[in-house]
Amino acid sequence: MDFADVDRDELERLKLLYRPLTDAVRELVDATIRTEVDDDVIREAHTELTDVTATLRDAGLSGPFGTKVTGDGISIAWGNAAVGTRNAIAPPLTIEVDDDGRHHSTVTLGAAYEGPPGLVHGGVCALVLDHVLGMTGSADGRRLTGTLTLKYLRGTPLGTVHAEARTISVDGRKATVRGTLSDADGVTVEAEGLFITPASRN
Ligand SMILES: CCCCCCCCCCCCCCCC(=O)SCCNC(=O)CCNC(=O)[C@H](O)C(C)(C)COP(=O)(O)OP(=O)(O)OC[C@H]1O[C@@H](n2cnc3c(N)ncnc32)[C@H](O)[C@@H]1OP(=O)(O)O
Repeated sequence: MDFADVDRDELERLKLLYRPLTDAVRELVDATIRTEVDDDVIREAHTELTDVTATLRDAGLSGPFGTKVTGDGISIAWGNAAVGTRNAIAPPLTIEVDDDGRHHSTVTLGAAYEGPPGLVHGGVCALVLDHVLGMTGSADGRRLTGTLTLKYLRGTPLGTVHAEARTISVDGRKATVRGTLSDADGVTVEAEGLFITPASRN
């Protein structure tokens, strides 16, 4: 598909088309982890899913989704691991921005994100914080993660978590951002990142 031909209405239509598919795959991942149905039902499901996957592969991109720009100049990254509309692995994060620049996101991390029993995988905590801090540090222009330091104060229980971040300082191409991941009882992970605009685009 040539996204240069996509206007706002068409973009909305496509989002409404793909979101339910992605949500269904997310549900499938959760069901695959937690199902206790009989062996023959597992085999039957496997066959049906293989058929569905083959159908979706009838036409497709030869590589990752990347970033596309629509005719209205909107950048979309539907394959992104944190926010991608078409990526069932993405939690997905929705990030809100306050007037004072604080970025924050509340998201539910279920069985698919488990590390230690009942707790969110440390790498998934890093994914969430990297993206929220990265967006914060990119508020005045695109920056990539140079260094991300995390302090895991205690395990983050699976369920609803809240991430938030603020830019501490900007020094030319470099932005220092701090943030936290929390559950209902308070902070579980502290994060600090240095986000850098590459000298050359990469
Ligand atoms: C209005 C507009 C809206 C825009 C809206 C955009 C929205 C967009 C949101 C994206 C939100 C995504 C959030 C997820 C973000 C990722 O997932 S990014 C993926 C993970 N990160 C990467 O792959 C980055 C890989 N590394 C690189 O690309 C490059 O090494 C870097 C980090 C960009 C640096 O590139 P460089 O330009 O070659 O840097 P260089 O000139 O050598 O050094 C510049 C300065 O930074 C320092 N530095 C260099 N590398 C590092 C490092 N790794 N650590 C610490 N310091 C470093 C240098 O010491 C130097 O310092 P000074 O001498 O100036 O004091």
